[in-house]
Amino acid sequence: MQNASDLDPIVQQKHALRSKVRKDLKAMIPEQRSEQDIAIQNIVLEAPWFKSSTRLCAYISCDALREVDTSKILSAVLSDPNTECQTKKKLYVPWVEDKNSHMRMFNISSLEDLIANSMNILEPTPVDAHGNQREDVMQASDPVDLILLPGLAFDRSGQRLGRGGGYYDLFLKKYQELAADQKWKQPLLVALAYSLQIMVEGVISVTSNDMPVDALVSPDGVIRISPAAFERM
Ligand SMILES: Nc1nc2c(c(=O)[nH]1)N(C=O)[C@@H](CNc1ccc(C(=O)N[C@@H](CCC(=O)O)C(=O)O)cc1)CN2
Ligand SMILES: Nc1ncnc2c1ncn2[C@@H]1O[C@H](COP(=O)(O)OP(=O)(O)OP(=O)(O)O)[C@@H](O)[C@H]1O
Repeated sequence: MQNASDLDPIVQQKHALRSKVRKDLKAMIPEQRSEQDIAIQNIVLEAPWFKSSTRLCAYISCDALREVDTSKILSAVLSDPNTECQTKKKLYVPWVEDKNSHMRMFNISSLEDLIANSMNILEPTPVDAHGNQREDVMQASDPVDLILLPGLAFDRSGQRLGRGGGYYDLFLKKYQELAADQKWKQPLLVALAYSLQIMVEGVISVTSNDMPVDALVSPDGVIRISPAAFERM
């Protein structure tokens, strides 16, 4: 039996681009990849928009998926504010709820709050070591100002191709609705990308569910895209 989506040209184009990018990522020389990981993270760590961020969502990079490394960023965010000269930031990280695109973002205060899930991605347990429920960003009384996103491919108009779960698309839609209801400033959506993940415009097919990003950080620097990015970055 053929699924209706198997016939959808957009679904097929996304599938083909994902395969191509996965192959290109696998072919990357490890030294070149780690050089880019360091460059991207240093750009983020030194950026005024990152330094001034007080609450953020970030992904826990998965080496097997060849995602841009976030470990330096996460360590800096979670480090003791007394030893690092930066303000303490509140961090929320993804937790996959089900296979129907539902993802939550839970607050963590240490990398020890993480365990590997069935996809071998580190994620928080919904309940902490003391038996307390972790704070869900959708229930928090204050907004996040920054979301660092993963993805397989991006273009200079902000289109993003994820891994096909629809997790970020659905989460971002719900979070933007919450922020609008609460009259909060929308968070800056910043994706981290290796150079080979930045495509020419038109290559990434999109549907109305796909949420564009405000900016990209690649080893060559920050690519500001939206008016919000030009105002705030
Ligand atoms: N680090 C990280 N955490 C994340 C995401 C992510 O992309 N990166 N997600 C963002 O959505 C959610 C999890 N979604 C995921 C979707 C697919 C795969 C995955 O392993 N995909 C394989 C192909 C699997 C298949 O085709 O059956 C792959 O991409 O190689 C992993 C996570 C939430 N947490
Ligand atoms: N806003 C939404 N509401 C409900 N389902 C959605 C929404 N956005 C995406 N989906 C579901 O997710 C599926 C995959 O979407 P898509 O290929 O755009 O994912 P993706 O952007 O690659 O993944 P991700 O957002 O996790 O990085 C869609 O076919 C759809 O079923």
